[in-house]
Amino acid sequence: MASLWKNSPSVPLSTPTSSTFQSAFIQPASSSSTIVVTSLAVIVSLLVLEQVVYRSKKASLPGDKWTIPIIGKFADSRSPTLQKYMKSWNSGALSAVSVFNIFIVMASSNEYTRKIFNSPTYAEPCLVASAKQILLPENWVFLTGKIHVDYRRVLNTLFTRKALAVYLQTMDTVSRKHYAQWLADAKKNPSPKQIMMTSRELNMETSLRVFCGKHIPDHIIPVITDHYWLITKALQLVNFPFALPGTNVYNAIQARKLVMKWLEHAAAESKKHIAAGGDIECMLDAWVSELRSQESTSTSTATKRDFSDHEMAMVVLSFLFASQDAMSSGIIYLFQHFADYPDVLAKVREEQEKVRGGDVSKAMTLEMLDDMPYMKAAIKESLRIKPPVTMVPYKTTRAFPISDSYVVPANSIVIPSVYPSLHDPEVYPSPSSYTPSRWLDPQSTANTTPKNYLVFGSGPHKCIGVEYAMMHMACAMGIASVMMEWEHVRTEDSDDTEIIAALFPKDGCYLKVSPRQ
Ligand code: HEM
Repeated sequence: MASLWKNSPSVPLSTPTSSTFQSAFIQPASSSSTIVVTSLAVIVSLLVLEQVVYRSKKASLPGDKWTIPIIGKFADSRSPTLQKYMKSWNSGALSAVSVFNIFIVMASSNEYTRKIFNSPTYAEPCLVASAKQILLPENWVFLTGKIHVDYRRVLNTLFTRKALAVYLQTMDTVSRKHYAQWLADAKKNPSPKQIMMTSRELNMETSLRVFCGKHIPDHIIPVITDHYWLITKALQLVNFPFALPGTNVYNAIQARKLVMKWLEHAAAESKKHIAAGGDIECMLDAWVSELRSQESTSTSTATKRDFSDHEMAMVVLSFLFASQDAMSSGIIYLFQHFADYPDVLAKVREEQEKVRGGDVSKAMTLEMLDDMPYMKAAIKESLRIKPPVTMVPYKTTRAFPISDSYVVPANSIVIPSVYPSLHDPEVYPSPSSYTPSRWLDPQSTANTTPKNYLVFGSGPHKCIGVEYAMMHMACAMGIASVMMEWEHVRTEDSDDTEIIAALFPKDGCYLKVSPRQ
């Protein structure tokens, strides 16, 4: 070692000592060390301030005493799992965490969860941080108060029974087409396949056809489906905060531009179609037709409201955004549950055969759906056990006195979590068991305690598509049950979950499908 030092390249051991040298080099060195010391002092003060602010906001709530400087729990939120969230839920009815200096309060109890959903004067939905960049800030989903209520009133007309009957025909056609493809693929290669992507494709084509009908060309459906996956990937609770090229949010914004172009095209085509006396074949047609009938009947200019192609496209985009991941999650878990509980699938089939009068090719109607109490119970229970949307981020618009002892500071994120309410053993005995029959007894605690069933949220922003969603799942699963047999090939991850905007089985759900005789 010593020889190494001896043989090292010659380094001047003595330094020049002339006064010229000192004034030229030593003085600036001392002023630069002052800058370094000052900068360090500022940084340390900011870091201390960060901790002080975090602790004062957190007050008595459970949660880490200190937050990791600057990024907080960013690393944890990059790969969210139910297990990680359960840790927070189990720590208390309210618990605190900080990510990139955003202060977040998680609510786990039914009382606080419902309080957040139903306190529009204190908190409003903010979806995920990236949502405004992706959905556009002027999108109706970001409205609040009376303007939001008025806008929703218009959109409610898109979910009337008459409109749902039109959508149901499309759902039936698209589901049959996709299952026929699943069966054809299985014939070529009978090995088990993940249905994560194939279910998403089924769901996306259904949504696009129901919303836009033939106003989107066939070859564009897979293009939008592929691009929409980029949007889904940017819907994590926490994302890298800047939309730099290559980030998820940047990719999602580019994808949205393409999707919006086609949705605006569809709105324009629908207006032409209805003006030419065409039939109502999709949601856009129903909407345009409703607007035209208001135009001719309403005398008050206040109730007349025109919607540009861009506004209509944004509404459809919001519906895709709100439905695609949640519906895919709902359908995938139904396939998994039906396969894992053959007695349930047997009862579903018995009911299907009854309502179809033995004719499996019979298209689904609303009257048939009304006659399927067991299917509804099976869907409700599947959504309860694996709620697609486990939590809905809200933002406090002012200090929110959520409990007697704690006030959530203004501009914090408050997250109502629906999972604990849906697994409350007082309301749902043996909460982890898949028991559709609990919904068939009107006196069961499940039925007498509706405040716990928060799958679709609660309050002014409660899901506008509840009926639509239930109808789509009943149609898709009804047809699957009469067209196909499927076997769930379990893996060690089948019961684990992964959150990709919504809740999914971690292994993507491997199924082996075959035609039903
Ligand atoms: C299984 C399927 C679905 C689930 C689990 C689900 C769940 C939810 C939840 C939890 C919320 C937030 C509610 C709140 O803040 O109180 C929501 C909002 C919403 N959902 Fe759904 N949803 C589903 C399907 C759909 C479908 C099919 C559509 C449209 C066709 C849709 C459209 C919306 C819209 C537009 C909102 C925002 C409403 C507003 O802010 O006024 N959802 N949904």
